[in-house]
Amino acid sequence: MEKAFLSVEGLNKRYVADGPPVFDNVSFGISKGEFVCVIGHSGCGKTTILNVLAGLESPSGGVVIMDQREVKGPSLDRGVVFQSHALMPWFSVLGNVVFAVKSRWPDWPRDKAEEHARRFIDMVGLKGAEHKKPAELSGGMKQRVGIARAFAIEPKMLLLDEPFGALDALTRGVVQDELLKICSATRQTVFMITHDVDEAILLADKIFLMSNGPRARIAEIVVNTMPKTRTRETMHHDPQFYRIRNHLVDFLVNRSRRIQAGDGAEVRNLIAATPVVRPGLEGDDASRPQSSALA
Ligand SMILES: Nc1ncnc2c1ncn2[C@@H]1O[C@H](COP(=O)(O)OP(=O)(O)OP(=O)(O)O)[C@@H](O)[C@H]1O
Repeated sequence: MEKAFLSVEGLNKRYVADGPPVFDNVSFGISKGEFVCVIGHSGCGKTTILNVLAGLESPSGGVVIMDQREVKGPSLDRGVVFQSHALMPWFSVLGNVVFAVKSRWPDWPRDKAEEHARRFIDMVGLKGAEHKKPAELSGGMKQRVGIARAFAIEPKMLLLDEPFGALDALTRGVVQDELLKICSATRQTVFMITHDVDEAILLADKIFLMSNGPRARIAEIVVNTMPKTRTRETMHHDPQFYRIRNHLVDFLVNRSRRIQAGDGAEVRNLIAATPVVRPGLEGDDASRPQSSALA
């Protein structure tokens, strides 16, 4: 049996001692080089799960194993990008990225760290802006610095919490394209939270759908069956795009609530294992659960 690169088993989190857990029984696996997006309604615990994966928060139960080691605290093995970019305002673009590079490789001389940082600044299309301070940058540029910084430490896993949430549609598209390019060039493993179903279909290999909280769970794993060569401009010409999109929207509008309310067979299946579905294709059948560790 193939072991997942990141393996999450039986995770739950309770913020109030005698209250219900925000999420419960969350188990999944992510292979090396896989891009996973998580979608679910506000409050189901997506950010909490991401923080647990980052080692910034402890679960109330369950374990996270990455590359055969249990995640017990923050590490430079995992790069995190939040919705607010959290740049150091007194440093330039270059200074912000170099700071991260020096934390990762403290023995590197300054010129080696700068050269390395510049490579990632170029990659996100910020060549020429190296000496600007965050206050002189647009929102999209700041977010790109955050992405360059996360990539520059060459993490084993990238954790993205709605990184484009605050960007206008045009800038969001440009930065999504940059991210897609870098991820396929570096075969980066990514766990990303988004509220945008089109963004998930563009970027993800698999989309995890979370039911509503409390006691939220990963209700379904949707395999993205669109061709790898999809682009933002052309993907909506493919009928498969709408099959996947309708499936995701139907989940958010109808099924996420039903599952939370504890609707019969659907919930029983979930407890056994997370269903893996390929919307619109033969074998699209949420009643055929597969082991999430293999998903
Ligand atoms: N530090 C905390 N203390 C107490 N409750 C918390 C804390 N952090 C989160 N919660 C609660 O846990 C639940 C899940 O929060 P979380 O931010 O993980 O959800 P989310 O799915 O990421 O939501 P959104 O999509 O709105 O960002 C919410 O009800 C929230 O109020």
